[in-house]
Amino acid sequence: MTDHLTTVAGVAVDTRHWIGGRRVASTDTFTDVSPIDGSTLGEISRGTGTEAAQAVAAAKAAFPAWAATSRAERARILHAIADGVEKRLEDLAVVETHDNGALLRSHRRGVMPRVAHNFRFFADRLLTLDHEDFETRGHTNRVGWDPAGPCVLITPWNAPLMLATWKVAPALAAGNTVVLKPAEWSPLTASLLADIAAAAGLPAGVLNVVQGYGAEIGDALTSHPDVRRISFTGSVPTAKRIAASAAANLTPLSLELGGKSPLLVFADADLDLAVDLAVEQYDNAGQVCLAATRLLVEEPIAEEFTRRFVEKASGLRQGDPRDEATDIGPTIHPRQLEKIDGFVRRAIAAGARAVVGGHREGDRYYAPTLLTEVAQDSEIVQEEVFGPVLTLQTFTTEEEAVRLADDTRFGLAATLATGDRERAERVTARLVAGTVWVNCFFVRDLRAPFGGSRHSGVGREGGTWSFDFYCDLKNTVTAPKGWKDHG
Ligand SMILES: NC(=O)C1=CN([C@@H]2O[C@H](COP(=O)(O)OP(=O)(O)OC[C@H]3O[C@@H](n4cnc5c(N)ncnc54)[C@H](O)[C@@H]3O)[C@@H](O)[C@H]2O)C=CC1
Ligand SMILES: O=C(O)/C=C/C=C(\O)C(=O)O
Repeated sequence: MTDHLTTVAGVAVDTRHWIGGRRVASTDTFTDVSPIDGSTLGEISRGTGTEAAQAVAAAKAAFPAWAATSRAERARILHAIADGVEKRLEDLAVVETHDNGALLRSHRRGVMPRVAHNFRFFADRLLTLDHEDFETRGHTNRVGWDPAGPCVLITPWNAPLMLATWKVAPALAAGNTVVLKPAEWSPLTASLLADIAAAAGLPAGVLNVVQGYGAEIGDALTSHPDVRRISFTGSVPTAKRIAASAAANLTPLSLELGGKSPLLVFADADLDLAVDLAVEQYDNAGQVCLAATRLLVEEPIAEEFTRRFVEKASGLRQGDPRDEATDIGPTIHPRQLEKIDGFVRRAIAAGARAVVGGHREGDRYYAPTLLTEVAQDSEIVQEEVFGPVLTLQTFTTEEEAVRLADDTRFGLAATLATGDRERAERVTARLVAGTVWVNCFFVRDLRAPFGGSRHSGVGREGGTWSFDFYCDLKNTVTAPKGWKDHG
Protein backbone atom coordinates (compact mmCIF):
# COMPACT_ATOMS: atom_id res chain seq x y z
CA MET A 1 0.00 0.00 0.00
CA THR A 2 1.42 3.43 -0.91
CA ASP A 3 -0.17 6.73 -0.03
CA HIS A 4 -2.93 6.57 -2.60
CA LEU A 5 -2.58 3.16 -4.11
CA THR A 6 -3.45 -0.17 -2.64
CA THR A 7 -2.78 -3.59 -4.12
CA VAL A 8 -5.47 -6.23 -3.84
CA ALA A 9 -4.41 -9.72 -4.95
CA GLY A 10 -1.87 -8.13 -7.27
CA VAL A 11 -4.23 -5.50 -8.68
CA ALA A 12 -3.39 -1.84 -8.03
CA VAL A 13 -6.39 0.28 -7.03
CA ASP A 14 -6.37 4.04 -6.49
CA THR A 15 -8.03 4.90 -3.20
CA ARG A 16 -8.83 8.51 -4.04
CA HIS A 17 -11.90 10.09 -5.63
CA TRP A 18 -12.02 10.62 -9.38
CA ILE A 19 -13.29 14.13 -10.03
CA GLY A 20 -13.11 16.12 -13.25
CA GLY A 21 -10.66 13.68 -14.79
CA ARG A 22 -8.13 13.65 -11.97
CA ARG A 23 -7.53 11.92 -8.70
CA VAL A 24 -8.46 13.94 -5.61
CA ALA A 25 -7.56 12.91 -2.07
CA SER A 26 -9.47 13.76 1.11
CA THR A 27 -7.63 14.55 4.32
CA ASP A 28 -9.47 11.78 6.13
CA THR A 29 -9.73 8.16 5.11
CA PHE A 30 -11.83 5.15 6.07
CA THR A 31 -10.57 1.59 6.23
CA ASP A 32 -11.88 -0.87 3.69
CA VAL A 33 -11.83 -4.41 5.10
CA SER A 34 -12.20 -7.73 3.30
CA PRO A 35 -15.14 -9.88 4.41
CA ILE A 36 -13.02 -12.96 3.63
CA ASP A 37 -10.58 -12.58 6.51
CA GLY A 38 -10.95 -9.09 7.96
CA SER A 39 -7.69 -7.94 6.39
CA THR A 40 -7.32 -4.28 5.47
CA LEU A 41 -7.69 -3.71 1.74
CA GLY A 42 -7.01 0.00 1.74
CA GLU A 43 -7.38 3.40 3.35
CA ILE A 44 -9.98 5.08 1.17
CA SER A 45 -10.54 8.82 0.77
CA ARG A 46 -13.40 9.83 3.01
CA GLY A 47 -15.41 12.39 1.10
CA THR A 48 -17.58 15.07 2.62
CA GLY A 49 -19.63 18.00 1.31
CA THR A 50 -16.49 19.53 -0.20
CA GLU A 51 -15.83 16.63 -2.56
CA ALA A 52 -19.54 16.29 -3.29
CA ALA A 53 -19.64 19.92 -4.42
CA GLN A 54 -16.47 19.49 -6.50
CA ALA A 55 -17.85 16.38 -8.20
CA VAL A 56 -21.23 17.93 -9.00
CA ALA A 57 -19.45 21.05 -10.34
CA ALA A 58 -17.26 18.84 -12.55
CA ALA A 59 -20.33 16.95 -13.80
CA LYS A 60 -22.13 20.22 -14.47
CA ALA A 61 -19.18 21.67 -16.39
CA ALA A 62 -18.81 18.55 -18.52
CA PHE A 63 -22.52 18.23 -19.27
CA PRO A 64 -23.03 20.59 -22.26
CA ALA A 65 -20.26 19.03 -24.36
CA TRP A 66 -21.24 15.44 -23.53
CA ALA A 67 -24.93 16.15 -24.17
CA ALA A 68 -23.97 17.62 -27.54
CA THR A 69 -21.79 14.63 -28.44
CA SER A 70 -23.43 12.59 -31.19
CA ARG A 71 -25.23 9.42 -30.21
CA ALA A 72 -22.84 7.42 -32.40
CA GLU A 73 -19.82 8.80 -30.55
CA ARG A 74 -21.37 8.24 -27.13
CA ALA A 75 -22.18 4.67 -28.13
CA ARG A 76 -18.64 4.16 -29.44
CA ILE A 77 -17.14 5.25 -26.11
CA LEU A 78 -19.55 3.05 -24.12
CA HIS A 79 -18.49 0.07 -26.23
CA ALA A 80 -14.85 1.01 -25.59
CA ILE A 81 -15.61 0.96 -21.84
CA ALA A 82 -17.13 -2.51 -22.28
CA ASP A 83 -13.95 -3.59 -24.09
CA GLY A 84 -11.94 -2.25 -21.15
CA VAL A 85 -14.11 -4.15 -18.68
CA GLU A 86 -13.61 -7.35 -20.66
CA LYS A 87 -9.86 -6.78 -20.83
CA ARG A 88 -9.70 -6.33 -17.07
CA LEU A 89 -12.37 -8.88 -16.25
CA GLU A 90 -10.10 -11.00 -14.08
CA ASP A 91 -8.84 -7.95 -12.15
CA LEU A 92 -12.38 -6.77 -11.55
CA ALA A 93 -13.56 -10.21 -10.49
CA VAL A 94 -10.70 -10.74 -8.05
CA VAL A 95 -10.94 -7.26 -6.52
CA GLU A 96 -14.73 -7.49 -6.15
CA THR A 97 -14.50 -10.86 -4.42
CA HIS A 98 -11.92 -9.54 -1.95
CA ASP A 99 -14.02 -6.45 -1.36
CA ASN A 100 -17.53 -7.87 -0.94
CA GLY A 101 -16.97 -11.60 -0.38
CA ALA A 102 -19.21 -12.84 -3.22
CA LEU A 103 -18.06 -15.91 -5.14
CA LEU A 104 -15.11 -15.47 -7.48
CA ARG A 105 -16.56 -18.02 -9.89
CA SER A 106 -19.78 -15.95 -10.14
CA HIS A 107 -17.83 -12.74 -10.68
CA ARG A 108 -15.75 -14.35 -13.42
CA ARG A 109 -18.51 -16.13 -15.29
CA GLY A 110 -21.66 -14.17 -14.58
CA VAL A 111 -21.33 -10.80 -12.92
CA MET A 112 -18.41 -9.11 -14.71
CA PRO A 113 -19.57 -10.22 -18.17
CA ARG A 114 -22.87 -8.58 -17.23
CA VAL A 115 -20.99 -5.37 -16.37
CA ALA A 116 -19.62 -5.24 -19.92
CA HIS A 117 -23.05 -6.14 -21.27
CA ASN A 118 -24.60 -3.21 -19.36
CA PHE A 119 -22.46 -0.80 -21.40
CA ARG A 120 -22.99 -2.59 -24.71
CA PHE A 121 -26.74 -2.92 -24.22
CA PHE A 122 -27.37 0.76 -23.47
CA ALA A 123 -24.98 1.88 -26.21
CA ASP A 124 -26.97 -0.17 -28.74
CA ARG A 125 -30.34 0.78 -27.29
CA LEU A 126 -29.37 4.46 -27.62
CA LEU A 127 -28.85 4.01 -31.34
CA THR A 128 -32.31 2.54 -31.82
CA LEU A 129 -34.05 4.98 -29.50
CA ASP A 130 -36.33 6.76 -31.91
CA HIS A 131 -38.39 9.88 -31.53
CA GLU A 132 -42.12 9.33 -31.87
CA ASP A 133 -44.15 11.39 -34.36
CA PHE A 134 -47.91 11.75 -34.57
CA GLU A 135 -50.44 14.24 -35.84
CA THR A 136 -53.05 16.37 -34.08
CA ARG A 137 -55.46 18.28 -36.35
CA GLY A 138 -52.75 18.73 -38.97
CA HIS A 139 -50.04 19.60 -36.42
CA THR A 140 -47.10 17.25 -35.91
CA ASN A 141 -46.02 16.14 -32.47
CA ARG A 142 -42.43 15.01 -32.15
CA VAL A 143 -41.50 13.37 -28.86
CA GLY A 144 -37.75 13.34 -28.28
CA TRP A 145 -35.29 12.36 -25.56
CA ASP A 146 -33.17 15.17 -24.15
CA PRO A 147 -30.30 14.57 -21.73
CA ALA A 148 -31.33 15.66 -18.23
CA GLY A 149 -28.05 16.85 -16.66
CA PRO A 150 -25.80 15.69 -13.84
CA CYS A 151 -27.01 12.47 -12.19
CA VAL A 152 -26.12 11.21 -8.72
CA LEU A 153 -25.98 7.41 -8.51
CA ILE A 154 -25.76 5.79 -5.08
CA THR A 155 -25.17 2.07 -5.01
CA PRO A 156 -24.94 -0.82 -2.54
CA TRP A 157 -22.39 -3.48 -1.66
CA ASN A 158 -24.11 -6.72 -2.59
CA ALA A 159 -23.30 -6.50 -6.33
CA PRO A 160 -21.22 -3.31 -6.41
CA LEU A 161 -20.04 -2.93 -9.99
CA MET A 162 -22.99 -4.71 -11.62
CA LEU A 163 -25.56 -2.53 -9.90
CA ALA A 164 -23.50 0.64 -10.41
CA THR A 165 -22.99 0.13 -14.14
CA TRP A 166 -26.63 -0.69 -14.56
CA LYS A 167 -27.19 2.98 -13.71
CA VAL A 168 -23.96 4.51 -15.07
CA ALA A 169 -24.36 3.04 -18.58
CA PRO A 170 -27.87 4.35 -19.37
CA ALA A 171 -27.17 7.68 -17.66
CA LEU A 172 -24.10 8.23 -19.85
CA ALA A 173 -25.82 6.86 -22.95
CA ALA A 174 -28.62 9.37 -22.46
CA GLY A 175 -26.06 12.19 -22.60
CA ASN A 176 -25.91 12.88 -18.88
CA THR A 177 -22.91 13.25 -16.66
CA VAL A 178 -22.55 11.22 -13.50
CA VAL A 179 -21.39 11.32 -9.91
CA LEU A 180 -21.21 7.75 -8.64
CA LYS A 181 -20.94 7.01 -4.93
CA PRO A 182 -20.35 3.31 -4.24
CA ALA A 183 -21.01 1.76 -0.85
CA GLU A 184 -18.30 2.26 1.75
CA TRP A 185 -18.11 -1.51 2.35
CA SER A 186 -17.15 -2.16 -1.28
CA PRO A 187 -15.56 0.93 -2.85
CA LEU A 188 -12.82 -0.57 -5.00
CA THR A 189 -14.26 -1.64 -8.35
CA ALA A 190 -15.85 1.80 -8.84
CA SER A 191 -12.34 3.23 -8.71
CA LEU A 192 -11.19 0.71 -11.34
CA LEU A 193 -14.19 1.68 -13.47
CA ALA A 194 -12.99 5.30 -13.42
CA ASP A 195 -9.60 4.14 -14.80
CA ILE A 196 -11.28 2.02 -17.46
CA ALA A 197 -13.62 4.81 -18.55
CA ALA A 198 -10.76 7.31 -18.80
CA ALA A 199 -8.68 4.86 -20.85
CA ALA A 200 -11.70 4.35 -23.13
CA GLY A 201 -11.73 8.07 -23.92
CA LEU A 202 -14.63 9.25 -21.77
CA PRO A 203 -14.03 13.00 -21.42
CA ALA A 204 -13.01 14.43 -18.03
CA GLY A 205 -15.92 15.19 -15.71
CA VAL A 206 -18.43 12.96 -17.51
CA LEU A 207 -18.01 10.19 -14.92
CA ASN A 208 -16.95 11.16 -11.41
CA VAL A 209 -16.51 8.68 -8.56
CA VAL A 210 -16.60 9.84 -4.95
CA GLN A 211 -15.96 7.68 -1.92
CA GLY A 212 -17.21 7.94 1.62
CA TYR A 213 -19.94 7.24 4.13
CA GLY A 214 -23.49 7.81 3.01
CA ALA A 215 -24.26 9.91 6.05
CA GLU A 216 -21.28 12.22 5.39
CA ILE A 217 -21.17 12.73 1.63
CA GLY A 218 -24.59 11.40 0.64
CA ASP A 219 -26.73 14.30 1.80
CA ALA A 220 -24.53 16.88 0.09
CA LEU A 221 -24.96 14.98 -3.16
CA THR A 222 -28.68 14.33 -2.96
CA SER A 223 -29.60 17.85 -1.82
CA HIS A 224 -27.46 19.60 -4.44
CA PRO A 225 -29.56 21.94 -6.60
CA ASP A 226 -27.55 21.22 -9.77
CA VAL A 227 -28.36 17.51 -9.71
CA ARG A 228 -31.07 16.53 -12.21
CA ARG A 229 -31.56 12.85 -11.37
CA ILE A 230 -30.87 10.61 -8.36
CA SER A 231 -30.88 6.84 -8.70
CA PHE A 232 -30.44 4.76 -5.57
CA THR A 233 -30.31 1.05 -4.77
CA GLY A 234 -30.28 0.09 -1.11
CA SER A 235 -32.38 0.05 2.02
CA VAL A 236 -35.79 1.58 2.67
CA PRO A 237 -34.68 3.86 5.57
CA THR A 238 -31.86 5.33 3.46
CA ALA A 239 -34.26 5.77 0.53
CA LYS A 240 -36.55 7.82 2.77
CA ARG A 241 -33.64 10.05 3.82
CA ILE A 242 -32.61 10.52 0.19
CA ALA A 243 -36.17 11.28 -0.88
CA ALA A 244 -36.47 13.90 1.86
CA SER A 245 -33.19 15.45 0.84
CA ALA A 246 -34.11 15.46 -2.87
CA ALA A 247 -37.49 17.00 -2.10
CA ALA A 248 -36.01 20.46 -1.55
CA ASN A 249 -35.13 20.64 -5.25
CA LEU A 250 -37.86 18.30 -6.54
CA THR A 251 -35.07 16.17 -8.04
CA PRO A 252 -36.57 13.11 -9.78
CA LEU A 253 -35.70 9.84 -8.06
CA SER A 254 -35.45 6.21 -9.02
CA LEU A 255 -35.42 3.93 -5.98
CA GLU A 256 -34.64 0.20 -6.11
CA LEU A 257 -35.11 -1.12 -2.59
CA GLY A 258 -35.53 -4.23 -0.59
CA GLY A 259 -37.80 -7.21 -0.86
CA LYS A 260 -39.37 -10.06 1.02
CA SER A 261 -40.33 -12.04 -2.01
CA PRO A 262 -42.32 -15.27 -1.94
CA LEU A 263 -41.66 -18.59 -3.65
CA LEU A 264 -45.03 -20.30 -4.05
CA VAL A 265 -44.78 -24.05 -4.45
CA PHE A 266 -48.01 -25.73 -5.53
CA ALA A 267 -48.67 -29.43 -5.11
CA ASP A 268 -48.71 -29.84 -8.89
CA ALA A 269 -45.12 -28.51 -9.23
CA ASP A 270 -42.08 -30.46 -10.35
CA LEU A 271 -40.77 -31.01 -6.83
CA ASP A 272 -37.09 -31.33 -7.77
CA LEU A 273 -37.29 -28.05 -9.66
CA ALA A 274 -39.08 -26.38 -6.75
CA VAL A 275 -36.40 -27.53 -4.30
CA ASP A 276 -33.64 -26.31 -6.62
CA LEU A 277 -35.34 -22.92 -6.88
CA ALA A 278 -35.65 -22.71 -3.11
CA VAL A 279 -32.02 -23.60 -2.40
CA GLU A 280 -30.90 -21.07 -5.03
CA GLN A 281 -32.18 -18.35 -2.71
CA TYR A 282 -29.00 -18.76 -0.62
CA ASP A 283 -27.01 -17.33 -3.52
CA ASN A 284 -24.63 -14.50 -2.54
CA ALA A 285 -25.19 -15.54 1.09
CA GLY A 286 -28.76 -14.30 0.74
CA GLN A 287 -27.62 -10.73 0.15
CA VAL A 288 -29.83 -10.24 -2.89
CA CYS A 289 -32.81 -7.91 -2.99
CA LEU A 290 -34.67 -10.27 -5.31
CA ALA A 291 -34.26 -13.36 -3.14
CA ALA A 292 -37.46 -15.32 -2.55
CA THR A 293 -36.94 -15.64 1.17
CA ARG A 294 -40.48 -16.75 2.01
CA LEU A 295 -41.19 -20.31 0.91
CA LEU A 296 -44.96 -20.87 0.70
CA VAL A 297 -45.63 -24.56 0.15
CA GLU A 298 -48.96 -26.31 -0.43
CA GLU A 299 -49.80 -28.43 2.61
CA PRO A 300 -49.91 -31.94 1.06
CA ILE A 301 -46.33 -31.72 -0.26
CA ALA A 302 -44.82 -29.66 2.56
CA GLU A 303 -43.26 -32.59 4.41
CA GLU A 304 -41.65 -34.09 1.32
CA PHE A 305 -40.54 -30.66 0.08
CA THR A 306 -38.91 -29.93 3.45
CA ARG A 307 -37.17 -33.31 3.53
CA ARG A 308 -35.67 -32.78 0.07
CA PHE A 309 -34.80 -29.15 0.83
CA VAL A 310 -32.93 -30.09 4.01
CA GLU A 311 -31.01 -32.78 2.14
CA LYS A 312 -29.99 -30.42 -0.64
CA ALA A 313 -29.20 -27.44 1.58
CA SER A 314 -27.03 -29.65 3.80
CA GLY A 315 -24.82 -30.34 0.78
CA LEU A 316 -23.98 -26.66 0.21
CA ARG A 317 -20.34 -25.80 0.81
CA GLN A 318 -19.70 -22.67 2.78
CA GLY A 319 -16.24 -21.18 2.76
CA ASP A 320 -13.65 -19.05 1.03
CA PRO A 321 -15.34 -17.35 -1.96
CA ARG A 322 -12.11 -17.64 -3.97
CA ASP A 323 -12.44 -21.42 -3.91
CA GLU A 324 -14.25 -22.77 -7.00
CA ALA A 325 -15.99 -25.42 -4.88
CA THR A 326 -17.59 -22.90 -2.53
CA ASP A 327 -21.34 -22.30 -2.82
CA ILE A 328 -21.82 -19.70 -0.09
CA GLY A 329 -19.27 -17.11 0.97
CA PRO A 330 -19.04 -14.83 3.97
CA THR A 331 -21.43 -12.09 4.99
CA ILE A 332 -20.28 -8.63 3.88
CA HIS A 333 -19.46 -7.28 7.36
CA PRO A 334 -19.58 -8.34 11.01
CA ARG A 335 -22.32 -5.73 11.52
CA GLN A 336 -24.46 -7.46 8.88
CA LEU A 337 -23.74 -10.85 10.52
CA GLU A 338 -24.89 -9.40 13.83
CA LYS A 339 -28.04 -8.09 12.20
CA ILE A 340 -28.83 -11.46 10.60
CA ASP A 341 -28.24 -13.32 13.85
CA GLY A 342 -30.48 -10.87 15.70
CA PHE A 343 -33.34 -11.63 13.31
CA VAL A 344 -32.90 -15.38 13.77
CA ARG A 345 -32.53 -15.22 17.57
CA ARG A 346 -35.70 -13.14 17.87
CA ALA A 347 -37.59 -15.47 15.53
CA ILE A 348 -36.57 -18.52 17.56
CA ALA A 349 -37.49 -16.77 20.79
CA ALA A 350 -40.91 -16.11 19.25
CA GLY A 351 -41.42 -19.83 18.51
CA ALA A 352 -39.74 -20.48 15.15
CA ARG A 353 -37.89 -23.75 14.61
CA ALA A 354 -34.60 -23.92 12.67
CA VAL A 355 -34.78 -27.05 10.53
CA VAL A 356 -31.57 -26.02 8.79
CA GLY A 357 -28.82 -23.80 10.29
CA GLY A 358 -30.00 -21.09 12.65
CA HIS A 359 -26.55 -20.06 13.85
CA ARG A 360 -23.28 -18.33 12.93
CA GLU A 361 -20.38 -20.27 11.52
CA GLY A 362 -17.46 -18.43 13.13
CA ASP A 363 -17.35 -14.65 12.98
CA ARG A 364 -17.83 -14.13 9.22
CA TYR A 365 -20.34 -16.70 8.01
CA TYR A 366 -23.96 -17.39 8.69
CA ALA A 367 -25.15 -20.96 8.21
CA PRO A 368 -27.83 -21.32 5.52
CA THR A 369 -31.00 -21.31 7.59
CA LEU A 370 -34.59 -22.45 7.17
CA LEU A 371 -37.12 -21.47 9.82
CA THR A 372 -40.53 -23.08 10.14
CA GLU A 373 -43.41 -22.40 12.53
CA VAL A 374 -43.34 -18.69 11.81
CA ALA A 375 -46.36 -16.43 12.06
CA GLN A 376 -47.38 -14.28 9.10
CA ASP A 377 -47.23 -11.08 11.15
CA SER A 378 -43.87 -11.91 12.76
CA GLU A 379 -40.75 -9.82 12.14
CA ILE A 380 -38.95 -12.69 10.39
CA VAL A 381 -41.75 -12.98 7.80
CA GLN A 382 -42.25 -9.26 7.34
CA GLU A 383 -38.74 -7.75 7.37
CA GLU A 384 -35.82 -8.10 4.94
CA VAL A 385 -32.96 -10.00 6.61
CA PHE A 386 -30.43 -9.78 3.76
CA GLY A 387 -28.70 -12.97 4.77
CA PRO A 388 -29.06 -16.72 4.07
CA VAL A 389 -32.28 -17.05 6.04
CA LEU A 390 -35.51 -18.46 4.58
CA THR A 391 -38.86 -19.12 6.21
CA LEU A 392 -41.33 -21.84 5.29
CA GLN A 393 -45.10 -21.56 5.66
CA THR A 394 -47.81 -23.77 4.28
CA PHE A 395 -51.10 -23.00 2.55
CA THR A 396 -54.12 -25.07 1.65
CA THR A 397 -55.81 -23.07 -1.14
CA GLU A 398 -54.69 -20.87 -4.02
CA GLU A 399 -56.57 -18.02 -2.40
CA GLU A 400 -54.54 -18.40 0.79
CA ALA A 401 -51.28 -18.66 -1.17
CA VAL A 402 -51.93 -15.33 -2.88
CA ARG A 403 -53.01 -13.69 0.36
CA LEU A 404 -49.83 -14.76 2.17
CA ALA A 405 -47.63 -13.86 -0.82
CA ASP A 406 -48.98 -10.33 -1.05
CA ASP A 407 -49.09 -9.68 2.67
CA THR A 408 -45.90 -7.66 3.26
CA ARG A 409 -45.07 -4.02 2.60
CA PHE A 410 -42.76 -5.06 -0.26
CA GLY A 411 -43.43 -5.96 -3.90
CA LEU A 412 -40.16 -6.60 -5.70
CA ALA A 413 -40.47 -10.13 -7.09
CA ALA A 414 -42.30 -13.43 -6.79
CA THR A 415 -41.54 -16.94 -7.99
CA LEU A 416 -44.06 -19.70 -8.72
CA ALA A 417 -43.50 -23.42 -9.04
CA THR A 418 -46.52 -25.06 -10.62
CA GLY A 419 -47.29 -27.52 -13.38
CA ASP A 420 -50.55 -25.78 -14.26
CA ARG A 421 -50.33 -22.96 -16.82
CA GLU A 422 -53.78 -21.59 -16.05
CA ARG A 423 -52.98 -21.43 -12.37
CA ALA A 424 -49.71 -19.67 -13.18
CA GLU A 425 -51.60 -16.99 -15.12
CA ARG A 426 -54.31 -16.61 -12.47
CA VAL A 427 -51.87 -16.27 -9.62
CA THR A 428 -49.43 -14.03 -11.49
CA ALA A 429 -52.21 -11.58 -12.26
CA ARG A 430 -52.93 -11.18 -8.55
CA LEU A 431 -49.39 -10.85 -7.22
CA VAL A 432 -47.94 -7.46 -6.35
CA ALA A 433 -44.42 -7.70 -7.79
CA GLY A 434 -42.18 -5.94 -10.31
CA THR A 435 -40.98 -9.32 -11.64
CA VAL A 436 -42.68 -12.73 -11.53
CA TRP A 437 -40.73 -15.85 -12.43
CA VAL A 438 -42.66 -19.01 -13.27
CA ASN A 439 -40.74 -22.28 -12.80
CA CYS A 440 -37.47 -20.34 -12.97
CA PHE A 441 -35.54 -17.72 -11.02
CA PHE A 442 -33.17 -14.84 -11.81
CA VAL A 443 -33.59 -15.00 -15.56
CA ARG A 444 -32.71 -11.38 -16.25
CA ASP A 445 -32.86 -9.40 -19.47
CA LEU A 446 -31.89 -5.74 -19.74
CA ARG A 447 -34.79 -5.14 -22.14
CA ALA A 448 -37.22 -5.74 -19.28
CA PRO A 449 -38.32 -3.13 -16.74
CA PHE A 450 -36.81 -3.75 -13.32
CA GLY A 451 -38.02 -2.37 -10.01
CA GLY A 452 -40.53 -2.88 -7.27
CA SER A 453 -43.95 -1.88 -6.04
CA ARG A 454 -44.87 -0.52 -2.62
CA HIS A 455 -41.78 -0.22 -0.36
CA SER A 456 -39.62 -2.10 -2.87
CA GLY A 457 -39.12 0.99 -4.91
CA VAL A 458 -40.19 3.88 -7.02
CA GLY A 459 -40.01 3.68 -10.81
CA ARG A 460 -38.45 1.15 -13.16
CA GLU A 461 -35.06 0.96 -14.85
CA GLY A 462 -33.86 -1.29 -17.66
CA GLY A 463 -34.41 -1.00 -21.41
CA THR A 464 -36.44 1.98 -22.54
CA TRP A 465 -37.51 2.61 -18.93
CA SER A 466 -33.94 3.68 -18.12
CA PHE A 467 -34.09 6.29 -20.86
CA ASP A 468 -37.50 7.40 -19.59
CA PHE A 469 -35.87 8.11 -16.27
CA TYR A 470 -32.53 9.54 -17.37
CA CYS A 471 -33.98 11.79 -20.12
CA ASP A 472 -36.15 14.86 -20.17
CA LEU A 473 -38.86 13.93 -22.65
CA LYS A 474 -39.81 16.79 -24.91
CA ASN A 475 -42.86 17.05 -27.15
CA THR A 476 -42.54 19.60 -29.96
CA VAL A 477 -45.84 20.52 -31.63
CA THR A 478 -45.42 22.15 -35.04
CA ALA A 479 -48.20 23.86 -36.94
CA PRO A 480 -48.66 23.42 -40.69
CA LYS A 481 -48.95 27.20 -41.08
CA GLY A 482 -46.72 30.23 -40.61
CA TRP A 483 -43.85 29.05 -42.79
CA LYS A 484 -42.27 31.61 -45.11
CA ASP A 485 -41.83 29.04 -47.85
CA HIS A 486 -45.62 28.52 -47.82
CA GLY A 487 -46.23 32.19 -48.59
N1 LIG B 1 -31.97 -3.52 -2.29
C1 LIG B 1 -30.72 -3.81 -2.16
O1 LIG B 1 -30.13 -4.22 -3.10
C2 LIG B 1 -30.01 -3.58 -0.89
C3 LIG B 1 -30.66 -3.61 0.32
N2 LIG B 1 -29.97 -3.39 1.45
C4 LIG B 1 -30.71 -3.47 2.73
O2 LIG B 1 -30.23 -2.45 3.56
C5 LIG B 1 -29.76 -2.99 4.80
C6 LIG B 1 -28.64 -2.13 5.34
O3 LIG B 1 -27.54 -2.07 4.46
P1 LIG B 1 -26.75 -0.71 4.25
O4 LIG B 1 -25.43 -0.95 3.66
O5 LIG B 1 -26.78 0.07 5.53
O6 LIG B 1 -27.65 -0.02 3.14
P2 LIG B 1 -27.83 1.50 2.78
O7 LIG B 1 -29.11 1.62 2.07
O8 LIG B 1 -27.64 2.37 3.95
O9 LIG B 1 -26.59 1.76 1.79
C7 LIG B 1 -26.67 1.77 0.39
C8 LIG B 1 -25.93 3.00 -0.13
O10 LIG B 1 -26.53 4.18 0.37
C9 LIG B 1 -25.52 5.06 0.87
N3 LIG B 1 -26.11 5.93 1.88
C10 LIG B 1 -26.34 5.65 3.19
N4 LIG B 1 -26.91 6.71 3.80
C11 LIG B 1 -27.05 7.69 2.86
C12 LIG B 1 -27.57 9.00 2.86
N5 LIG B 1 -28.09 9.56 3.97
N6 LIG B 1 -27.55 9.71 1.72
C13 LIG B 1 -27.06 9.17 0.59
N7 LIG B 1 -26.54 7.94 0.53
C14 LIG B 1 -26.53 7.19 1.64
C15 LIG B 1 -24.47 4.11 1.37
O11 LIG B 1 -23.24 4.79 1.52
C16 LIG B 1 -24.47 3.08 0.26
O12 LIG B 1 -23.72 3.57 -0.84
C17 LIG B 1 -29.38 -4.41 4.43
O13 LIG B 1 -29.38 -5.24 5.54
C18 LIG B 1 -30.46 -4.76 3.45
O14 LIG B 1 -31.62 -5.14 4.13
C19 LIG B 1 -28.63 -3.11 1.42
C20 LIG B 1 -27.94 -3.07 0.26
C21 LIG B 1 -28.57 -3.36 -0.99
O1 LIG C 1 -28.74 -8.97 -10.95
C1 LIG C 1 -29.81 -8.36 -11.15
O2 LIG C 1 -30.34 -8.31 -12.24
C2 LIG C 1 -30.42 -7.66 -10.04
C3 LIG C 1 -29.84 -7.67 -8.87
C4 LIG C 1 -30.34 -6.90 -7.84
C5 LIG C 1 -29.88 -7.06 -6.63
O3 LIG C 1 -29.15 -8.09 -6.31
C6 LIG C 1 -30.11 -6.15 -5.55
O4 LIG C 1 -30.39 -4.97 -5.77
O5 LIG C 1 -29.96 -6.61 -4.42
